Amino acid sequence: MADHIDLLSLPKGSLKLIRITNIKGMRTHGQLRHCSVVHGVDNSKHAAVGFSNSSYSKNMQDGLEKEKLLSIRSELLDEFQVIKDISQELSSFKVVDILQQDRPRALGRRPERSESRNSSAAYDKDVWPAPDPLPPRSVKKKPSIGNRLFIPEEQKTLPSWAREQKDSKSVTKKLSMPNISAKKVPAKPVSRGGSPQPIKKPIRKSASSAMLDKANDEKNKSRSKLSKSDQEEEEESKDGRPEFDGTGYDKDLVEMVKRDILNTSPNVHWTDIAGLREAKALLEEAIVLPLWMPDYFQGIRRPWKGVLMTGPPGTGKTLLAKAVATLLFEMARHYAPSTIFIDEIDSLCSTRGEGSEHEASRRVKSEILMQMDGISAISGTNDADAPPIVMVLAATNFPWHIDEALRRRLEKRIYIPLPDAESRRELLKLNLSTIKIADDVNLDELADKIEGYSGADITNICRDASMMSMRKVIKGKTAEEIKNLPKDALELPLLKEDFEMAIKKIQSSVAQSDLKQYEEWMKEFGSA
Ligand SMILES: Nc1ncnc2c1ncn2[C@@H]1O[C@H](COP(=O)(O)OP(=O)(O)OP(=O)(O)O)[C@@H](O)[C@H]1O
Repeated sequence: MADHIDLLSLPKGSLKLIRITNIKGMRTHGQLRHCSVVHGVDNSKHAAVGFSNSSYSKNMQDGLEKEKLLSIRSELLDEFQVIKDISQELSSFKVVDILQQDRPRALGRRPERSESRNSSAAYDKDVWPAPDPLPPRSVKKKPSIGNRLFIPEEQKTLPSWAREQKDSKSVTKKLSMPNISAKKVPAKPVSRGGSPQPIKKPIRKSASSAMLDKANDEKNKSRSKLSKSDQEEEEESKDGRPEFDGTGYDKDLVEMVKRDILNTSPNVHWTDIAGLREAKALLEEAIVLPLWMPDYFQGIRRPWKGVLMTGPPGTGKTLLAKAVATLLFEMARHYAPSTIFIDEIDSLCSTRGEGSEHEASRRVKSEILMQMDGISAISGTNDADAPPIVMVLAATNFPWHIDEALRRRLEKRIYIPLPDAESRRELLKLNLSTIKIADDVNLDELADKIEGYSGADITNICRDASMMSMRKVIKGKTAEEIKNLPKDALELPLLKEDFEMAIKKIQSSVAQSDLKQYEEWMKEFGSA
């Protein structure tokens, strides 16, 4: 077995956001020793998550035995290759559908909500999009679709949220911010700092990078057994993204991590998020502006290494991360920042050295700390002021459980509060945008009544209230009668009493005492 596997090696442009969630879940996998996010040292940005299951091969002293094992492994690899080919052939049957799904984007426009809602894969901002299937080996590169994302030339310098803010109707209007729309896409790969970064000095490799290289060597050796044409075909099938050869690794674990890599835009826009104006502005400043104005964000203005969002559950932290991801997806691929979203970071980062801390989680945490610090070395400057290449965006409901070392690196700490009166009203409007509402419903009044409710609670109330009229209509009817009901019969306007009933049923999920705890933590550690 290799010491360290290049689990997901993603060249520049293919990775925008990795979401690692419930790291605790990984603890069940005995093989997990190490998890890292690594940037390529060849100036083509790579992000990789690696796992080590090295103890067996490392400890093997007998050379003959080792050789035997390697030869068995190589046979297995060959056999696996055959199986992989067959399965990829099979997966090609699905490709037509996927391309059709992406057609609006391929045509250079965002799918209309109604369009995606009506499609079989209905739009749901609560659901992370499914990962891209592996491209079939036999399908040639499709430059217009590229990474399932086509950005027309005029949009390359202008993310859609900026266009939406400027003029919600016209998507072609240019942003009036100086320096931004005029910015040329650099020909060379850029760091998060923006300017092309030739590697000038020998790179200090982390232990994980060295292990990664070793594993790649192993993989290359076994690959050399493939015929030249096979290899060429394999190169073509990459579609800009090296495929991961999962041979010999825990299948569930590989699948789990693959599932959380986001290769398509989550399609959540700032306008889908009610309120949280301050948080949106801070995230723009921390993540997006440094990419647009790299020359400005230098030295003391260098971008933050990490941003932590904290606040009660259901207040929109994950939604904000999705909006950031959507934004990054819509930017020119050349900028290709690697943003790692770590949800529930507290589950990974309880205070270091605690007796209860699991070895796997300790290593993951150490690697993250190291990567956040080691970035300047990778960019070749060894300068503490150098901008980070990997940006960590994290969220937690329990900021007080976060390790001090990590907290320090998550330099920007944003509080995501319960919605205020205006945001609650905005949330009601957003949730009920497609529902008929009776004249007696006063949204301001309603917004006052749901003070103390989180965004998720309010969404639940709207969901429940919107089904009240249907419940009344179907009451006492047989299944057959229900199925034959005309559509109009169900579309009765929502009444004030429907809301009142829903509010009575659904309690606020956040306790006042919890809010106090957040306030105190922000007073002590907040930085926004
Ligand atoms: N500000 C908001 N605007 C629009 N919808 C919101 C907002 N806040 C919460 N919601 C609704 O609540 C759901 C849950 O929000 P989200 O998952 O982003 O919260 P969270 O803070 O990450 O919660 P948790 O800490 O429990 O993971 C969203 O999918 C959305 O339906």
